[in-house]
Amino acid sequence: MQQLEFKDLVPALAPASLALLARQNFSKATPVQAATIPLLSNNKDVAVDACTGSGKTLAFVLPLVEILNKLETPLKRLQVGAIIISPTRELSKQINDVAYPFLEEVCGIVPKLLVGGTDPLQDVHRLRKEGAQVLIGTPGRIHDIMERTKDLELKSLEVLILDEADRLLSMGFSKYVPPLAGSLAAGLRVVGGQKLRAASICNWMFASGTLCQFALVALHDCCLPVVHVCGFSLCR
Ligand SMILES: Nc1ncnc2c1ncn2[C@@H]1O[C@H](COP(=O)(O)OP(=O)(O)OP(=O)(O)O)[C@@H](O)[C@H]1O
Repeated sequence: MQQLEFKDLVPALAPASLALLARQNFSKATPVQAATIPLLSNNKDVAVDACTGSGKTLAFVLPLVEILNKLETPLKRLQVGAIIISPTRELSKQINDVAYPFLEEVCGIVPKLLVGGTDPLQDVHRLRKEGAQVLIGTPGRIHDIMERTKDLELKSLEVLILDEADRLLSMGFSKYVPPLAGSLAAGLRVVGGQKLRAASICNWMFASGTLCQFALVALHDCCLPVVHVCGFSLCR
């Protein structure tokens, strides 16, 4: 199967993103990236079901950067534009490492990594001092910081990524999502997952009133993307 080059994706990625991809020696999008980036960049709600190593991280990081970069009004210091939640500290750190250069270079935003194992008060201090436009972390710490930092503004939230959503759910994470999803502005909402149990996730999303319809990108053999367009948009 012919692979799409990043420069040929529609809508086009920011020149600064393309330059950074080239410096990292990434020229062609993986199948999950080719299928997912255009949907997310067009503000569709998407569930991704693809195997490990298929390139899901850039599949959500690149459109997230596009959306924040195209905001008409830049985010203020304590306005949260995007949250990426993943089940473990290690995964959150890996996502932060991938997202950091794109966010910094394209949007001038330094993401904040929020994970357990450190003093939460230091995180609160850091966010107030340095800003909190993009949060990347584990569910418990992000929830804790939200509780402690009532001056964080969530009404400008454009993007919510739930990485490995099935694991998040099995960890009892579901109670944290509806308040966050309820804060989303008129922008993008995403459910990402590794072995996403689409039916169980979606049943829960429907039951919690969070998800109405979505696009499901399924790559079971990491090679042939199947995009099931189940409809779009969360209940809002
Ligand atoms: N377009 C690309 N071209 C070449 N390599 C890529 C591309 N996109 C991602 N990679 C590399 O592929 C590897 C796997 O990517 P990534 O970690 O995003 O996969 P994943 O689907 O999120 O896997 P996991 O579920 O294990 O986290 C990484 O080393 C990443 O740098």
